[in-house]
Amino acid sequence: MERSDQPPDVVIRRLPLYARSLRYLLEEGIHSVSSQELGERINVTAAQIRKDLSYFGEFGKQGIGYDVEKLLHHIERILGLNQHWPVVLVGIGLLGQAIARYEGFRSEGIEIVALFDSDPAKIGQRVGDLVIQDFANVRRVVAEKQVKLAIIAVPALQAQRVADVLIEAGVRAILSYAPMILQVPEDVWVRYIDPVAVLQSMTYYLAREQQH
Ligand SMILES: NC(=O)c1ccc[n+]([C@@H]2O[C@H](COP(=O)([O-])OP(=O)(O)OC[C@H]3O[C@@H](n4cnc5c(N)ncnc54)[C@H](O)[C@@H]3O)[C@@H](O)[C@H]2O)c1
Repeated sequence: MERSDQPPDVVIRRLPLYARSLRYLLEEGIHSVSSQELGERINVTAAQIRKDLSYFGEFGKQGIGYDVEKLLHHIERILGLNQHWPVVLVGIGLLGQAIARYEGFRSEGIEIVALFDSDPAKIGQRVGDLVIQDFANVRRVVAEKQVKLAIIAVPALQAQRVADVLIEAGVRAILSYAPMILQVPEDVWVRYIDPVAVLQSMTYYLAREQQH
């Protein structure tokens, strides 16, 4: 979904990469960075960085560069990372288990607060700090915890059904690992992680090399 009164989605997608680079810079003890240096770290030009950031105001001074901490703080606020974002995870199979155990979300303001599956053999099992709940309870939990974000890791043919229930419950943004394009209302965001399609987009180049 893209709205005319908002910065382009490609810009929004780059902001988390800027934030991550700035965090790494701070960890390295670097407190000032030029758009050139920042750009090199994330493979975009200095001009692109300046243009991206110009959507959100004035950052940095000509010739001095950006104050890393201040810019990070601004970007975190723009991305809403100064808030806590509870997430539900649906489908606790091979992939879901790994996602549920991944520690990397929490440090970024995102916390998986509930796990759901429809398999009676899995319901009640513990994964890390959480117990797998029956997907039939998802509406209540989403409402109680005011959850707006969900991760889907169910088989492709179950994904639309699961998404429909989540959206009805109040979820507004879905990250789906299921290789299936979801139909969602205008005001719901969906992003996909599809390693097979990504690999196939590279086999194109490898196959062409072999033909030469
Ligand atoms: N495993 C991987 O490496 C990998 C990589 C990329 C994408 N994916 C995709 O991620 C998804 C999950 O893969 P997986 O390997 O973990 O599969 P899996 O079969 O191990 O797990 C799927 C889980 O979803 C649950 N489930 C099925 N229907 C459901 C429903 N209606 N409501 C709630 N839970 C339901 C199942 O009980 C199961 O626990 C698939 O769509 C797969 O194509 C997997």
